Amino acid sequence: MLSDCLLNNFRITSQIGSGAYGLVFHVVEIMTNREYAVKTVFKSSSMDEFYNKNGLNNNSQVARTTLLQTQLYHFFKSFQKKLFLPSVDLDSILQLTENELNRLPHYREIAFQLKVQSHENIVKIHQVLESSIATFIVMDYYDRDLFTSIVDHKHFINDGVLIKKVFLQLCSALDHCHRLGIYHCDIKPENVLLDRNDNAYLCDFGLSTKSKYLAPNVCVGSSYYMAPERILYCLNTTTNGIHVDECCSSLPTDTGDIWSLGIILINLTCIRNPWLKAHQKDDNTFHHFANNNHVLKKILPISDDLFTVLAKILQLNPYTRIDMKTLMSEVSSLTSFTKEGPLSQVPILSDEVCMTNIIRNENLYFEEMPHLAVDQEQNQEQPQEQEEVEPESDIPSTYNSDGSMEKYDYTNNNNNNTFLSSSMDSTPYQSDIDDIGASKDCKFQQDTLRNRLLCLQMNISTLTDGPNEKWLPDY
Ligand SMILES: Nc1ncnc2c1ncn2[C@@H]1O[C@H](COP(=O)(O)OP(=O)(O)OP(=O)(O)O)[C@@H](O)[C@H]1O
Repeated sequence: MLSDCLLNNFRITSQIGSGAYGLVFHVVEIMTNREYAVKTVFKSSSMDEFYNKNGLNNNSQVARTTLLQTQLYHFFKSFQKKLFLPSVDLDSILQLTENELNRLPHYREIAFQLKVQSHENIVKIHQVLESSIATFIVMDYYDRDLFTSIVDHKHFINDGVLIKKVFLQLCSALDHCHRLGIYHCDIKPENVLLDRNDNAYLCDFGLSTKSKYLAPNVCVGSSYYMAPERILYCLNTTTNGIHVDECCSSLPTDTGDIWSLGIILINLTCIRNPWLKAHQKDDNTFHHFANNNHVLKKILPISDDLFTVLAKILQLNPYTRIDMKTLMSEVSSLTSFTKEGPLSQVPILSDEVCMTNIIRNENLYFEEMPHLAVDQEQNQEQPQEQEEVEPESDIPSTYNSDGSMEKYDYTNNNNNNTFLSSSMDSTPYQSDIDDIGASKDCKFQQDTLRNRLLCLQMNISTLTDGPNEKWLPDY
C-alpha cells in the first residue's frame, strides 16, 4: 500500500514486519541503492485521536496493523506520497532524562538501542525522523530473522558450529547490554536478525528497561521465553535455600534474559519450545519440569551434555542461574547437543576461533577463558561421565492429541499415561516495567502465528514419533 512512497531520500518498497506499536518497512536509499529497515512507531496521542475519530477500538492486533497502515497511507497521501521530515540528532536522544523519556515514551526504545548499538551484534540505528503522527527509525536491514531461519529454513539442523556461533554472538550482545545497564526483556528468535554470513543482530528494544531489579510477577516479554518469576513467582525457599524476604520484593532483571537464552538454545538445537509458559499452575509440562528438571531429557532429544548446561540456565531461582560468562564458556565447550543425528557431535570452539570468528567484539572476555583453546581431536574422545537419573513415574512419556495444536496440556489418566490435549490461548505478555513498582497487570498481546508454528512443530514430531525414539522426521 505504501510502496513507492518517498521518505526523505528513502523509497519505501514493502512492509516487512508489524508489532504492537508500529510497522517496519524495507526501504532503499535512492542515491546509493543501499537497503535499510524503517520502523515506524506511532505516537500514542495520534493513535488515540485516530481511534476516537473513527469510533474504533484498538484491541485486535490485525485491526491495529490495518489501522496503522491506513493512517500512514493517508498521511503520505496528504503530502503527495513524498514526506520530507526533520531528523533528530542522535546524541540529543542519548541525553534525554528520565522525565523527558516519560513524556516521550516511544523515545525510550530508541535511546536504549543507541546506548548499546556500538556492539557488532546489535542492529544499528542511523537516523530518527520525526513527524506529527509517528517517529521513523532508520536501521540496518537484514533479510532473515532467527525464527524463520530455524523453523522455515531448518538452517541449523546439521551445523553445531553455526548454532554455537549465533548463540555466542547473541550472548555477547546481551552481555554488552547488561554491562551498560540495559536489560532487553524480550529475547526471542523473532528479535534476532541474521546477515548473509549468519552473523546475529539483536533488535527490538521496545520492552527493554534500565531497572536492575523488577518486582516478581511483572509480566514482560513473550510467554514462551519469559522466566518463571515474571509469570508466577512461587519459589520454594526450603529447597532453594533463599529467604523469601530477601528476594521477594525485587528480582534481578538480567537473569530473566539468561532464561530466555536457554529457551533459544533449545529452539536452535531441537526446533521446539519446551513449554508454552513457565507457569507452574497453567502449564503442566512446566509443572513437571519444576518438580524434576530431568523431564527435559524425556521431552527433548538433548544430549546429557546439553542437559547439564540447560539445567544451569533454567533454574527456577533467578539468583542461582548461570552467569553469562560461564554460560558462554560452557556452550563453547559442548561436544554434543543431541543424542542422535548430526548434532550429536559438535566441535569445541577454541579461544582463537571464538575471538576471531564468533565474538567479533574482541574487548569482551574471551581472553579470560583459556580452557577453550583445546584441540578438536582431543575433544571428540571425552564423553562426559554423567549420572543417569531416571525421571519420576508421573513424568510425561507418551502423548496423544485431539488434533488442534495451539496449546498442549498434560493430564494424567487412570493408567498414569499422559495425554496431549490442546486449547486456544494467546500467550505473549507485555507490561510497562520501568520501575520496580510497575503495574503487575499483564496486557495480553496477540500471539504470533510464527510462534505457534514452533509449538506445532514440537507437537507433530512428538505425536508421530514419541519423544525418545526418533525426534525429527527429517533426520
Ligand atoms: N532492522 C531490521 N531488518 C529487517 N527486519 C526487521 C528489522 N527490524 C525489525 N524487522 C522485522 O520486523 C519485525 C517487527 O519488528 P520489531 O520487533 O522491532 O517491532 P515491534 O513493533 O516491537 O514488534 P513486537 O511488538 O512483535 O515486538 C521483526 O520481527 C522483524 O521481522
